[in-house]
Amino acid sequence: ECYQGKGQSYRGTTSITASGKKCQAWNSMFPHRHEKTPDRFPNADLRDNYCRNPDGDNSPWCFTTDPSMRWEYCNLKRC
Ligand SMILES: O=S(=O)(Nc1cnn(C2CCNCC2)c1)c1cc(Cl)ccc1F
Repeated sequence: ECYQGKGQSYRGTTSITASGKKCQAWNSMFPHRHEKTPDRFPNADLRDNYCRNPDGDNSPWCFTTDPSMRWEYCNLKRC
């Protein structure tokens, strides 16, 4: 899978970060409490724990399930 531009329209199902960590679900506050919830960003398709780019960063990312790493870019290439 790849993302176009900055991946703001990426709607794939990759849920692994660049260093191989599992993504935290967007509707979960564990281990990381955060503000990027599906309710607050209804257009960003923050579904399950899929990589997304709801804040206009350079590529899709996610909060990670590793308590020592809040977020990370995902294991995706630019198209
Ligand atoms: O819940 S958060 O989105 N957490 C957070 C921390 N860093 N990031 C990065 C995610 C990738 N893009 C750059 C910010 C997101 C968040 C955002 C803001 Cl503006 C302030 C506090 C906060 F808790």
